[in-house]
Amino acid sequence: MIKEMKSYEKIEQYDTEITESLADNYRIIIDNLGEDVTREGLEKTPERIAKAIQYLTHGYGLDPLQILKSALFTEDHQQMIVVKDIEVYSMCEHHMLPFFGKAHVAYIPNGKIVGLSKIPRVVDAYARRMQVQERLTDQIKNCIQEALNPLGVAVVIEAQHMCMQMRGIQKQNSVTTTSSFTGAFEKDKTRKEFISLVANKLS
Ligand SMILES: Nc1nc2c(ncn2[C@@H]2O[C@H](COP(=O)(O)OP(=O)(O)OP(=O)(O)O)[C@@H](O)[C@H]2O)c(=O)[nH]1
Ligand SMILES: [Zn+2]
Repeated sequence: MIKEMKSYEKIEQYDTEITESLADNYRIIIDNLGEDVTREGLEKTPERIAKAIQYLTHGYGLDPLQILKSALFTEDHQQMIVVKDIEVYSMCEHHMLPFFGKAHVAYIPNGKIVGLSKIPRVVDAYARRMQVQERLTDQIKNCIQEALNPLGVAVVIEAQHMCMQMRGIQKQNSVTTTSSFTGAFEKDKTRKEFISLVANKLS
């Protein structure tokens, strides 16, 4: 876990004890793989991986609800707000291999709007953990619903899973699409409007 993660700006502060413990474990893993962990190129690799893996899972130290609540503004606007093409980098919890792609998020406010940057921040806070794409999609939706109590929330994620590309079934071009909707987006017309707004990104 990364030290002092109360603020989501402090992702570079690594806990020394945890970094050393992770590095010790990676040294064993590299050795088990048949490599010489003392050779020049690998000497610092366990520490590098230890930091990288903490970065890739830094979402555990973030509070997504708080991220949204930190930038709520009162507004009458009641039209659909869409933030699309948000890069997603996550790791499948089954193989700890990356899955990555785009998230498209929309909501219809009900008295409160949120600072736009907070939406990708929430996507990141949930993505930077060990995940399945379905849960990631639901968590983003639920968080926005809880923080803003909007008329509706829509989340679509399209992603490629390295565990299906580099290994296993080895399907290089498969893309998985997941979606989750609340409120107004459960109505056909609203959902179609959202889909048409992000459609050029959906295959
Ligand atoms: N539903 C879902 N499945 C995922 C996700 N990421 C990885 N998986 C799947 O998790 C499953 C784990 O299945 P297992 O049969 O236990 O693992 P495995 O033997 O490595 O499976 P293969 O990948 O088919 O070789 C695989 O089918 C993966 O494709 C995800 O985000 N959502
Ligand atoms: Zn996997």
